[in-house]
Amino acid sequence: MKKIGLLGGTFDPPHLGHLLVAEEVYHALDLDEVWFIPSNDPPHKDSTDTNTEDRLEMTRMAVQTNHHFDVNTIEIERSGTSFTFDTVSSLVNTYQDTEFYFIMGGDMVEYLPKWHRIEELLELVSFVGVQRKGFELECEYPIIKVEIPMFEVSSTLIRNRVQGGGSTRYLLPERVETYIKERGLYGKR
Ligand SMILES: Nc1ncnc2c1ncn2[C@@H]1O[C@H](COP(=O)(O)OP(=O)(O)OP(=O)(O)O)[C@@H](O)[C@H]1O
Ligand SMILES: O=C(O)c1ccc[n+]([C@@H]2O[C@H](COP(=O)([O-])O)[C@@H](O)[C@H]2O)c1
Repeated sequence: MKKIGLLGGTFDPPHLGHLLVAEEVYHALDLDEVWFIPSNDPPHKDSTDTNTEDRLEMTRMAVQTNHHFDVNTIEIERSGTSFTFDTVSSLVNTYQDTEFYFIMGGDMVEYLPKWHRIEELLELVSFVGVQRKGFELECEYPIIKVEIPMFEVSSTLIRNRVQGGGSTRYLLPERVETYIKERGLYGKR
C-alpha cells in the first residue's frame, strides 16, 4: 500500500508555510509522496486574485526541488467548484493500492463539518490537521494531529506585502518570488 499526502489549496501564491507543512507531515506519517492540488474554484472563497495558470505555475516552481513532492492538476482539469469529495473519489478510483491523507491547517479543520458530502468523504480519506495560529484543532471528526513548528505565513500576508511594497524574502521560495516580480502579480512593487 502506498501512502500519499494531499495538500489542497488555492496557492495564491504558494509559500514556505505550505512546503513546511507538507514536509513535516511527510516525515511524521512516513508518506511516500505529497501531492499539491491547486483548486480550480475554491468552494469557500469568493474568487482568487490570480489566474489559474499563474497559480499552477507557481505551485510547480515551489515543489520542484523536493523529489517527494508533486503537483496534481485534477481539480484544474475538472474545472468548476473544487469539492474535495469529487477529487478524493476520483483519486481513490484511479489509485486502488493507495491510502490518501488530506492535510490541512487549523483554519480548515474548524470548517470541516460544513464540507460538501463530508460523511462520505470521511470513508475515503484520513484527515491530517496541523496547528495554525488562532485556531483550535478540535473537531467532531477523527483527525490525525501532527505537531509542526508553527510558521504563520499566509498567502494573504504575501499579497498584502507585495501590494504595499514590503519584503517577501524568506516567506516564499525564491523562484516564486522572482515570478511574482516578473509578472507583476498582486499589484505594484
Ligand atoms: N502557515 C501555515 N501553517 C499551517 N497550515 C497552512 C499555512 N498556510 C496554509 N496552510 C494550509 O494549507 C492549505 C492551503 O492553504 P491556502 O492555499 O488557502 O493558503 P493560505 O495561506 O491559507 O491562503 P489565504 O491567506 O489566501 O487564505 C490549507 O489547509 C491551509 O490551512
Ligand atoms: O469540499 C469542500 O466542501 C471544501 C471546503 C473548503 C475547503 N476545501 C478544500 O480545502 C483545501 C484548502 O482550502 P483553501 O481554500 O484554504 O485553499 C482546498 O483543497 C479546498 O478545495 C474543500
